[in-house]
Amino acid sequence: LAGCSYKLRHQLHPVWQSPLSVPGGRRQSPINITLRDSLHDPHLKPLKIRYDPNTCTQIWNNGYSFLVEFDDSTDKSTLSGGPLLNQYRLCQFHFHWGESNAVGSEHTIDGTLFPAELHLVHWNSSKYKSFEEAVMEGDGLAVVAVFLKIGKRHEGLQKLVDALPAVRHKDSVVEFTSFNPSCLLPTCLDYWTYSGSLTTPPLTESVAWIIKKRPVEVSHDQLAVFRSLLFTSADEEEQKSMVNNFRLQQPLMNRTVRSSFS
Ligand SMILES: CN(C)c1nnc([C@H](N)S(N)(=O)=O)s1
Ligand SMILES: [Zn+2]
Repeated sequence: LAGCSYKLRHQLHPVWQSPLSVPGGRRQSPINITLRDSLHDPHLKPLKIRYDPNTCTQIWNNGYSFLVEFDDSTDKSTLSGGPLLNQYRLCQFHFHWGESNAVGSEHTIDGTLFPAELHLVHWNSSKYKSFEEAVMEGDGLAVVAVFLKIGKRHEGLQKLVDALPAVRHKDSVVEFTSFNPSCLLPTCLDYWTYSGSLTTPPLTESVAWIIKKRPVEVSHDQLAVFRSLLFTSADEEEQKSMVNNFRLQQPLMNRTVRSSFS
């Protein structure tokens, strides 16, 4: 299993679903991004994203979302540039979504919610030897977030949607290969960035968040398949629909959100 989720698999537990606050947390996520308070930083570089579809290995339902995992034993799928000083290795991506199209995203833009949000999770392979080591460091992780909005069918997403029935229950895993998540990125290069945290336990303050300005379109029916997943495993009596798997927003505190665009 890709390191990035194996160890933490056993740390995730339902109590996070309460508005768990991290005592003394000063850079928690998610947040509302206000355009008027974000600052254009002309020194921000373009993001450099290079993903190798051959590193894609499997999809699993961890009882909170579904994760598409990547072989992160080499620097074949990487993120660098933007606000980052180092190279980061892709280890998994997942989504957050709502019970309806009115809610779902973790971040918001001037209070605007989106029906879902994609997170591509990377760890700093220039400085650390594994995800587990990096997740404890202030510069350990970089997560690229992309908002999803309802519109035309997303052809690249369909291969993923077709695989979801096989991981309907918590802890189910299926092989999933030859998928390039670059197809899920908007063409617009603009982004916001701020220093934050994981939005699920261990909630560590180790994430450089990079939020793409433009959403990508998916169809209503494609998103409906996300909602057919279950929080619960096959042997549990009550089957709970996997929806609203987003964290409550956190105070900005003493942070500035920078934009790559004016
Ligand atoms: C173990 N990994 C990679 C993660 N643990 N929590 C994650 C959160 N879902 S998020 N939203 O990426 O901070 S990602
Ligand atoms: Zn996430």
